Amino acid sequence: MTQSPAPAPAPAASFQNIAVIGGGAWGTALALTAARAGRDVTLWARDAGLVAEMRARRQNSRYLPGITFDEDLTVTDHLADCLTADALLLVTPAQTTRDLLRELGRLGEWRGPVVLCAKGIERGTGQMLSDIVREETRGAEAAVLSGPSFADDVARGLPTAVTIAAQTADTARALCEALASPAFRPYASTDVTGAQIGGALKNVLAIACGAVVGRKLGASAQAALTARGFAELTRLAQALGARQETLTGLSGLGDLILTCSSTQSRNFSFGLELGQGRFASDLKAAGGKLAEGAHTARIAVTLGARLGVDLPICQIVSRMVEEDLPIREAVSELMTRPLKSEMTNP
Ligand SMILES: NC(=O)C1=CN([C@@H]2O[C@H](COP(=O)(O)OP(=O)(O)OC[C@H]3O[C@@H](n4cnc5c(N)ncnc54)[C@H](O)[C@@H]3O)[C@@H](O)[C@H]2O)C=CC1
Ligand SMILES: O=C(CO)COP(=O)(O)O
Repeated sequence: MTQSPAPAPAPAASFQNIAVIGGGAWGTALALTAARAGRDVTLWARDAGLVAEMRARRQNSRYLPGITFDEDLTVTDHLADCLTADALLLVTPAQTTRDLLRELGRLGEWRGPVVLCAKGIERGTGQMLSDIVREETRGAEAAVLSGPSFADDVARGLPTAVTIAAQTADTARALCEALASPAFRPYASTDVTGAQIGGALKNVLAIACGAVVGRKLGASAQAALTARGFAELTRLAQALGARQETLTGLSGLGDLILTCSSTQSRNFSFGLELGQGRFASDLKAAGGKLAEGAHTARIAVTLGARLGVDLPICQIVSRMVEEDLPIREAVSELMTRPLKSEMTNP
């Protein structure tokens, strides 16, 4: 009797153990998502008090108030505990990416995929977070999870679809299979650049849309800004090598629409306050919730200038955020720019 070859293991089997770095809103929501998909999940948070609360009360009341964990998570404040996982989800603010990967490298060697879940560009260098993975690990594969997905919705188990892009199609597919559940539907992609730039830029554009709403400029202005913002996002992403279908997909247009239209977005809400006449320096001094677009605006403009890409909305947001440009002047400057073709990059 001839023996039939053993079936290839299901791809998801290689990602049974998932480590999530970051005990904020999104990290906790993604940890719950992975657990709902049947994975064994270790969630790392740097704050021992928060870790103790999550263990004892099955809640993260600081970042996800009112939500009780419906799945078991192993919660730790020892980063080294993450090193035994098969795949790592990195879910702290974008600007912390390099430091955390370095810290992980000091604790041991990481060779599995690093799934980047933050949305931003490194300020000092203009590098994408996937470039940082290349520099700070010994050959770990960079992947990106991005799309229209508020942590609160995902944690509550509301239906969500995202893009998971990885350098190889096999890894992207295996990660999708590892994280998918009835309420969480990931789509696989190999456009790591496109998935990252969409997420980073939509945060900046959401600040602009929030400002328009805060200033009560009307629904027409909000739609115009979203569409012209999408043109900016597309120009910069394509100059960096992104694919068009990624930009019109979940991690591009999908996330832009969500974030540019909802007060549930922290970036939109930050912009709303600017539109109501508050200044960014005051908002920053007051602390408050993370608005990644405020960190990304200036570096996006610098990157655009380097690549010869015109980013007028990002420029205005950058000046509002970095130089306290008043909303009245911001609107006037945008509307009185020289007329141009709708299609071209001047
Ligand atoms: N909240 C959301 O709905 C979504 C957030 N994201 C992205 O995920 C990233 C994280 O966002 P959230 O979890 O929402 O933010 P958050 O403000 O809720 O939590 C951030 C977490 O990172 C930790 N943290 C900050 N600096 C750190 C450092 N240097 N080392 C270690 N931990 C540090 C904080 O203590 C906190 O636990 C952002 O880039 C955001 O754009 C993406 C999709 C959805
Ligand atoms: O990225 C998000 C939704 O996809 C979350 O947006 P905010 O960071 O603006 O809240």
